[in-house]
Amino acid sequence: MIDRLSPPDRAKLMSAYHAMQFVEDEMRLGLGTGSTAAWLVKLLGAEKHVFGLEIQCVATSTQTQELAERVGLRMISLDQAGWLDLVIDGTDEFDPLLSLIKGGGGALLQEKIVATASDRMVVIADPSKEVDRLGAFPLPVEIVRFGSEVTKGLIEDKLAGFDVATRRTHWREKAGKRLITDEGHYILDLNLGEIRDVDTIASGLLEIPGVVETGLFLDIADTVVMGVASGEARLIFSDDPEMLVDISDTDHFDALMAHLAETGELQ
Ligand SMILES: O=C[C@H](O)[C@H](O)[C@H](O)COP(=O)(O)O
Repeated sequence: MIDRLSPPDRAKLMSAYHAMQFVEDEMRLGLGTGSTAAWLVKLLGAEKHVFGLEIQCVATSTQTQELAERVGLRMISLDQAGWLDLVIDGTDEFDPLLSLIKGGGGALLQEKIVATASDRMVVIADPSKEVDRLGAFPLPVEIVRFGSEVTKGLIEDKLAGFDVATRRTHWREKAGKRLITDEGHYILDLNLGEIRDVDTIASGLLEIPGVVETGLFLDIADTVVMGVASGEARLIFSDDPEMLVDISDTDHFDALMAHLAETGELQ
């Protein structure tokens, strides 16, 4: 059934499927944003419908909220939840220390707020996201609209002092206009090529008043679940040896896939 999906999509689906082993009944769960997190949301909807999973979820974007409502998940706000047991989210890059670049979908601010209000963050990623050093993916920086050109100039001045491979910046756009995030801000993408000192860059950028947040997630994630198209996944822990897992219960997997196919969500 999943043969119709492209290999990258199968890998994302497998990442999300294997990450569901961390989800338990009665949990308050944060749902990430992006194409990998969308598979998780659909699978959780299927798990609820087919096997009666009972969880309360908090979305990290309007996009995720809409999808989660569509597949029938019980949604609450972060303030209603107060605190979360777990957040599962995608990433644009992760390094061997499980530092991340996130925000390729523009949701970095809400994602970081949710991840910070959670006991644990598990990242779901296809193999293209694994890097030795962060920075090939442009680093998203969320900035307030007031004085945005001045803030951009201050960021560029600051970049001159950073140990990076390149220093180009560009506004994130959508349909020819600057993208506005769910929180009403702009995103400036920083092409850094390779970041040699993530802590200095993260703290340096946050010193600029117009900068709201950066896409660097440092010391937040403790596990990465990296699925591959054939069905297995590598579980990479920040404090443990890695594990390789395969689908142990194919009936369970097939039942979820059948539900997604029936409801038109297997795409
Ligand atoms: O703002 C978006 C998020 O940080 C996403 O989790 C990230 O961009 C990864 O997205 P995808 O799973 O589509 O590659």
